[in-house]
Parts: sequence; structure tokens; C-alpha cells
Amino acid sequence: MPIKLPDELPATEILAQENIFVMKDSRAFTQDIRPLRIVILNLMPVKETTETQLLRLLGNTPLQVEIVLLHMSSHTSKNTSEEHLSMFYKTFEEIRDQRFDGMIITGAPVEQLEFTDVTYWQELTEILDWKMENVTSTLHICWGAQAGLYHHFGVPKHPLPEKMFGIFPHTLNKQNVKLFRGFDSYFHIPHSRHTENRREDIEQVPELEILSESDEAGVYIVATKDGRQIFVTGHSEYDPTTLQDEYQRDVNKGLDIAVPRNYYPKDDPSREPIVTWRAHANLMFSNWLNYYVYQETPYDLNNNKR
Ligand SMILES: CC(=O)SCCNC(=O)CCNC(=O)[C@H](O)C(C)(C)COP(=O)(O)OP(=O)(O)OC[C@H]1O[C@@H](n2cnc3c(N)ncnc32)[C@H](O)[C@@H]1OP(=O)(O)O
Ligand SMILES: N[C@@H](CCO)C(=O)O
Repeated sequence: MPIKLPDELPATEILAQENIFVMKDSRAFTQDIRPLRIVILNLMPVKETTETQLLRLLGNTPLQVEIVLLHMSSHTSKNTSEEHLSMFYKTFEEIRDQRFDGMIITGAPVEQLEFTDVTYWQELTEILDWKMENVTSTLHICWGAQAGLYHHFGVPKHPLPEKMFGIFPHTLNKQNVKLFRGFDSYFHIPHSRHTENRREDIEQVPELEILSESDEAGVYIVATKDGRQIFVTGHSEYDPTTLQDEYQRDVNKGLDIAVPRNYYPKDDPSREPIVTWRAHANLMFSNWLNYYVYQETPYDLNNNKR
């Protein structure tokens, strides 16, 4: 939440220069408050797990948040029951006439396919185009980020020689970006992918800037300069044991998979993983909700075309 200060207090100007959110009396008097409307396009196979991970992070705010869950009508889910989807999820057709303050588009285990070989690619591109007009700010995660970067800006994904798998240290490329308010000089984030987006491709697009990277894991967060489209290549929402579950799944299948890096004490998979990313995950989601959604979205969603 912003600090409300008298217009003339010297600290107001100093904190504003540091991008610390200060609301002057004059604005506070005219600010209306209502619940935020967030739509989650859940492309992950086991949807209940991802719902819980994202809702845990979105719930860490004093703002009221109304959630709409969305699934693809052009794809029959193998790993989530029809009953769960019909009970809790909507389709794009049901919500396309509505507007939202924020949107999250999740990852999906289809990164090794060409985009056009994904069964729901056509429907996804319609949703991506729709959200440019009807959503104030969108967080795209992992394959969702690759899909958005490709569809909107032609940025390709590239296969990696081996899976980027583990917990990696990251730094910020720019000071005083509100998404990273309160972050330490370096912070840890899980990655779990076979493909990457490269710095040199992103640098070709004038609308985009790379906000955070990792020496080992590469580009982490890219955003449009207006902050309305945010692309995140890692999985800060992952539970403590998600990488372990993925690792054991692949070991059980007999796949050639390395132990996730920087995850187990002494890289020993018989020991309990160490959680080093939770604080920054909570901070990033609450910064997004506050600065990119709540403070930017119009009070009357229906009377403001974006
Ligand atoms: C890069 C990122 O975004 S990472 C995020 C993805 N991470 C994860 O999904 C981690 C958790 N997932 C898993 O552990 C596994 O995917 C499991 C256990 C759910 C299933 O694994 P498997 O049995 O090996 O694969 P399965 O055949 O069920 O296919 C996986 C998914 O890909 C989907 N898929 C496969 N081919 C296609 C295609 N051409 N188009 C669209 N979806 C496809 C499947 O339909 C299924 O998703 P669904 O449940 O939504 O239908
Ligand atoms: N995180 C995913 C990568 C595949 O896209 C998994 O391990 O299933």
C-alpha cells in the first residue's frame, strides 16, 4: 500500500525519486477502491497444483482480489478432470466481453513443440490479442512468456543443450523498478525448462527491456516499457518440492536428467530441498498487484478502453 503524506513534506520528493510509492493528500482524497479482477489462464496440466501456488501468492495482499480461472476450450485436458474444469473454470467465450485489472498466463509443458503444433495455439493467440485491449497488466510465466514474446514481438525460443534445472542467483539490470521494490542485490529463483529466450533477440525489440538476468540461467524478466506486459522465464511460484517431483518423475521414466542445481544440501537428492526463493516470490507478486495493477487500472473498468 502507498504511504500517504502531506504534499509539501520533503520526504515525499526524496522517496518519489527512489520510486517508493508515495501518495499525496490530493490524490488520496480522490482515489476510489474496489476489489481487483484477476483472470488466470491456467495452461498447466495439473491445474489444482498451479491454482494453489498462484493463489497463495495473490492472497498475500491487503487488497481484495476476485479471481476468474480460464481454460482452453480447444484442448481436452489429460491431467485435470472435466468435472473440476466445469465446476471452477470458464472459457474465453464466456469472458471475452469482460475487462480485467490483471491477468496471469501460466507455463505449459509444450516448450519443445513449435508454437503452431500446440493444439490450442489459435485460441491462445486470440486471447493474447484480447488482453492487450481488455487487461491492465499481464504476467506471462515460462512457456506463457515464450508464447507472448513470440506472438507480440517475434522473439524466438531456442533449445538448450541440457535442461535449465535448479535454483539460480539473479541480479537486477536497472535500479528503482517497482516490480523489484524491496529486493536484495541478488536473489534466487527456480528454473525448469529445455528452451530459452536470448538477450540478443530481445534487444532487437525497442518496446522491450530486460529487467533481471542470471549469469547461469540467462534472461529472467522482460517487460514492455509501459509495464503492461511482463514476461517471466522462471517459476518463483513453485512449491518447495516441485523441482523434486519433476526430477523424480524423470528419473522414474529412465530419462537422462541431472540433479536440480543449488537445490539439495550438497546436491544430494536424498536430502530435503532448501527453499531460498519464497520471500522474493511473495514480494514480486505483491509489487505487481500493487504497482502495475491496482495503481494503474481505471476505477470503472468498462468505461476505459486501454
Ligand atoms: C516451460 C514451462 O512452461 S514449465 C511449466 C510446465 N511444467 C509442468 O507442467 C510441470 C508439471 N508437469 C508434469 O510433471 C507432467 O507434465 C505431467 C506429470 C503432468 C504429465 O506428464 P506426461 O505424462 O509426461 O505428459 P502428458 O502426455 O500428460 O502431457 C503433458 C501435457 O502436455 C500436453 N500436450 C502434449 N502435446 C500437446 C500439444 N501438441 N498441444 C497442446 N498440449 C499438448 C498434454 O495434453 C498434457 O497437458 P494437459 O494435461 O493440459 O492435457
Ligand atoms: N518444468 C517442466 C519443463 C517442461 O516444459 C517439467 O519439468 O515438466
